[in-house]
Amino acid sequence: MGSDENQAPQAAPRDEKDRVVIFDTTLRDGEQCPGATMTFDEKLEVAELLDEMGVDIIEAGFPIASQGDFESVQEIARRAENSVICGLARAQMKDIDVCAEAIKPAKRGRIHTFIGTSPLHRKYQMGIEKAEVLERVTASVTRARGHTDDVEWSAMDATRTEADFLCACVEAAIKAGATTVNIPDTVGYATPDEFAGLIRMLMERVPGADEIVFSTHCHNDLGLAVANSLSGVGAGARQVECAVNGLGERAGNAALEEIVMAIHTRADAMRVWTGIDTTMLTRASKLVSRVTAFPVQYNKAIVGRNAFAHESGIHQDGMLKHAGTFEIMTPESVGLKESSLVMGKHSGRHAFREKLKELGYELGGNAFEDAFVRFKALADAKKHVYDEDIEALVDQEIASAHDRIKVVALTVIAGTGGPQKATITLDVDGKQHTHEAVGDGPVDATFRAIRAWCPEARLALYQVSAVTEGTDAQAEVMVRLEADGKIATGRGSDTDTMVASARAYVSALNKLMARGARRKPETMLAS
Ligand SMILES: CC(=O)SCCNC(=O)CCNC(=O)[C@H](O)C(C)(C)COP(=O)(O)OP(=O)(O)OC[C@H]1O[C@@H](n2cnc3c(N)ncnc32)[C@H](O)[C@@H]1OP(=O)(O)O
Ligand SMILES: CC(C)C(=O)C(=O)O
Ligand SMILES: [Mg+2]
Repeated sequence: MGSDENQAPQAAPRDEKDRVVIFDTTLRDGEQCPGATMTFDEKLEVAELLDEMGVDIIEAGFPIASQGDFESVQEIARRAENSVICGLARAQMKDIDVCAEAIKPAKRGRIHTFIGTSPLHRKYQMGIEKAEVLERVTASVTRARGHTDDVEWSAMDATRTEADFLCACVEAAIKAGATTVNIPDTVGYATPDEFAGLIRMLMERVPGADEIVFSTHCHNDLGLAVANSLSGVGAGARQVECAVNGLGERAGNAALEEIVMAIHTRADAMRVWTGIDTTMLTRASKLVSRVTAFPVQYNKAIVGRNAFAHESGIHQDGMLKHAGTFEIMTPESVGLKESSLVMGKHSGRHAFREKLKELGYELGGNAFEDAFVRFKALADAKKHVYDEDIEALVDQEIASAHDRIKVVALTVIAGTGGPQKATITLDVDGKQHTHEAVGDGPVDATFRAIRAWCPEARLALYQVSAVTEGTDAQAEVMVRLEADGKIATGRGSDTDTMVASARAYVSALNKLMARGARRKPETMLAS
């Protein structure tokens, strides 16, 4: 398990026998999940990207399903530059012939035909006995081979099929000319050890097994799709069927990006490789998410927005010192520009200082500590701390560094009951003073409480805006005061609009005093 000190993958062995063929079924099984339907143009866009990305086989659709499916498979077949274009067909002659017609324009086309082999599927879905299943396997593969020499056969519900019967079906498919045999875990029932055992058993027992490629097609009902697929690869399967973002029936298929990056990142352990350009994975994920309108889970491996984001101080500190401390892949390797250090309640001083630097601030000793304390308080009160929040906070820190009056505490009683009342404690040159006032609304009450000992300033402007989004956004308040012919504008920010208002008012007062427009604070006290 020991890993190198950086995230660079071990040099992968590039022997053809160790190549894992990536079969993408986003446009077929992926589209089968409720709500994921894609338009003709969207399918072409996805297929183009998969083709460019190095996907070996694109399962473009199920041509018998509809005229639309037929046409999109045909157009994808026409346009594909590199990938083999595959269509799905039941064990029915018409399905196979229509599929053959759809993939005809492809440089390289594949027919993928399947039939249910398990007792449940034989009895309830098709109402046929084992012998008839075997006959249909032979007939369908033979028919498909009449159209192309690239034929894949799948045993639907293979993992719940009797071992002997599954061997007989696989043997019949190989004898009829199947070049790839797919072993689907159609209902996501297998465990990794079981699945590996199944592949191994088929490879050992079925005559001709060494002539064909075994494939996995694992569903994610128990969250094991990727683990089962990789277990299959460990046992000798050399094709993995998967879908971008893990799209697919019910809980989905194995996620393409996870399969590819597991193989890429742990080439040292798995000793296999794929031909995928991993730097296109993020683009593919975003595209599929956009066209299906299926959001990607934030903490989804590889392509989730948190996959390369760090909020906690210890991790951020590690990342700043060496990215290998908390990342096993580089963001660039999946097509992201960089990792992100997200500022939040778990962040520490190292990351905060780095963020300030990035925003163009250089705060020394106490100012830095004060800003950090205020940042932590803000992060405790607020879900997302944006750069603008930090800027507002630091600007205020800098602006108030030499202030003689500071807001220490504020309590406001507001609501429909009235009258609104504010109690404010101010620190004036190191001495604390508390005043209380009622007003026409909470802001008026707050300003009156402040004015209780400095009545001359005239309020020329009061303006509130939100620094960022959400109900927990910081309010930024601007207050303009006029006294003795001088004008000063103060700003205050806080998640509490009243506190921001008091800070803005006091900030304007401080500026007026600094300009000599006011008497000294101690002489201003009303009592
Ligand atoms: C595990 C999988 O992902 S399998 C693929 C699932 N994908 C889809 O079904 C999407 C596209 N499907 C469709 O558009 C339609 O189901 C069609 C066009 C294929 C068939 O439509 P219909 O003829 O109206 O049949 P319907 O879907 O209601 O029932 C399926 C029929 O296919 C049969 N069938 C199912 N799988 C197979 C198979 N592999 N080989 C042969 N017959 C099969 C069923 O037994 C049933 O036959 P019956 O009508 O004799 O009872
Ligand atoms: C058609 C087959 C391969 C399938 O999608 C499944 O069994 O899940
Ligand atoms: Mg499936």
